[in-house]
Amino acid sequence: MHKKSCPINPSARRSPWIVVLAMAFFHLYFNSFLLREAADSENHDSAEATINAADPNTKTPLLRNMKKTTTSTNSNAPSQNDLTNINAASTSLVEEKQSKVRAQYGINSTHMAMDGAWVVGVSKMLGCPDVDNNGIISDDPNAYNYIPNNETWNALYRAYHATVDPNNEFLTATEYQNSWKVPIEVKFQRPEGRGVYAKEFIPKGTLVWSSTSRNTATFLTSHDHREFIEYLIKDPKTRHLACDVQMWIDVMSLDEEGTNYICETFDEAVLLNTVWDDNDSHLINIEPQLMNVSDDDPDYDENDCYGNDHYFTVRDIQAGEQFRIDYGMGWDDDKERWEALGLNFPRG
Ligand SMILES: C[S@@+](CC[C@H](N)C(=O)[O-])C[C@H]1O[C@@H](n2cnc3c(N)ncnc32)[C@H](O)[C@@H]1O
Repeated sequence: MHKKSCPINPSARRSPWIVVLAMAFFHLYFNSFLLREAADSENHDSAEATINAADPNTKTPLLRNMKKTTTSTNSNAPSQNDLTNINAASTSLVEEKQSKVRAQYGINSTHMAMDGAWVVGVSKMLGCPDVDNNGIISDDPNAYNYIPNNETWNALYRAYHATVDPNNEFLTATEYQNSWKVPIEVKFQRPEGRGVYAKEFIPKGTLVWSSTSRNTATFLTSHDHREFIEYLIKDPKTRHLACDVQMWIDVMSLDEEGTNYICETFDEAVLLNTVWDDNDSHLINIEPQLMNVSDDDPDYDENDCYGNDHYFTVRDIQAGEQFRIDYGMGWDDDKERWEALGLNFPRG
């Protein structure tokens, strides 16, 4: 079922003084939000160092709480007020940025929504573990270390299905579908966090992952994506996933017009790590190849984020070796795409 939000109270149209009061209230609130944000960012480094020194577990309340979620009484769930305040504040913060991006790139997209500051607000509210400017996961022992499984796939699917307009749904698999063609294992190690490892020897040229089953969530608008995140954080059992999906999110230009969509893979492919040092490029061992998928193929959809992606080994892979892909060039291009969607570019 698609939920429509209603940012403007209809009664405001009938009573202009309510509008004036509302604007004054918003102005006050927004200014205080900006002040808090400025103070936050100034104090962030030193506060974080103090917290870590005092108690290494304090930094990620989210993941600590996550372990209690099955018995939790939902005391950490955001109130409707939290969400409304984040929505209100983020709207103004991002509006200005978006108008600049629109002007710079000549973008006139109705897909643009106010997600950037909202995502930052949500991450702070949830206490998501930090990823630094080089994309390195924080030293916190609890940061992004649980392994997604069938249950998490189902939870993400339910959130997607519940929030995205049925006409815009691309994730049509209704239960977990493993798109890996070879036996894999997911393990956690620093500094990359979770990664995907081969369980047995795989010769060069083997198809290892293919996503023809439309098991990638495609969001045509950042509004849909925001609803999806909001759905996850309202339930204490899935709240932690809101941090993960922000780490896994990808933005792609999928059609000739260059329309930007948000993509989230829900299976283990999302745990593929890269290398960032040219000296390590020999560690890249799988690469995507576009397959010749016919337009008539029921699994083919040009708007499906990874519908054409098939990963092959580019050399022999030994049992126990980690699969690595090249996250690719064009980080700056990616940044433009993110900003065109009103999203903050999260890495680097
Ligand atoms: C798509 S996720 C990959 C899965 C991730 N490791 C996890 O635990 O969820 C991308 C993130 O993985 C981490 N990462 C990937 N490759 C890395 C590398 N070579 N060194 C350090 N961190 C890496 C970065 O934090 C990056 O933002």
